[in-house]
Amino acid sequence: MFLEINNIRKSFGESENRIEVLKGINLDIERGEFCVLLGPSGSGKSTLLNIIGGIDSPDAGYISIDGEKTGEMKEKKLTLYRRRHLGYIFQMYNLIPNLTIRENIEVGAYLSEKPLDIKDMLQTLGLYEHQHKLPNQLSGGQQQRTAIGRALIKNPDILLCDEPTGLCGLHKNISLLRGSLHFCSRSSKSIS
Ligand SMILES: Nc1ncnc2c1ncn2[C@@H]1O[C@H](COP(=O)(O)OP(=O)(O)OP(=O)(O)O)[C@@H](O)[C@H]1O
Repeated sequence: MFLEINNIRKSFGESENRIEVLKGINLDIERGEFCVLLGPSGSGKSTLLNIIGGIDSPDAGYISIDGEKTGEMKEKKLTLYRRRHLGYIFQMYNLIPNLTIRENIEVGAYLSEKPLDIKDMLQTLGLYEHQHKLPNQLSGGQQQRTAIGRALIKNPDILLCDEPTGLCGLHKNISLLRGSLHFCSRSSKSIS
């Protein structure tokens, strides 16, 4: 099993403000599988992705990648795991405002040992003619495709996508990543 999500529990807040968000999530995902996580707004999809991505930690349970538990990795190893194996498309894009579109995508390439080609990526995403602009000069969809490019160019083993509506119609990119694991979250509301 490549990715094992075992009995993950997570709460936020204290005493009467405490909310139990993840109540024992179990999921096994093989290499190359495409998995979509559906649930109403506030049900904990981003929280689970953050835990898989090593950005947040669970109260109980564990995540195991290729037989290794992320909770048992030392900080340096966890950083390397995120850098080398993980692509994360954030819901809020998280682009660097004073870097151009090309530079924002290149950040992903610098973090990878096996990056894809920047020119191909810009062309596939329809961003080639916008490459020298800053994020605030682009539409929301173009900004999201920049965030997608930054994650895809790493050619990661695991691609975590939080509400990746911009991935629709980008099948060429998906085939570039054949063999990787894709794990996406979408609110059920946005699907209906
Ligand atoms: N750092 C935090 N501190 C306190 N509460 C939090 C924190 N992060 C998330 N929550 C709460 O946990 C719940 C789950 O949030 P989460 O962002 O995981 O939901 P989601 O399913 O991704 O929602 P959406 O589809 O709207 O993006 C929400 O009630 C949210 O308010």
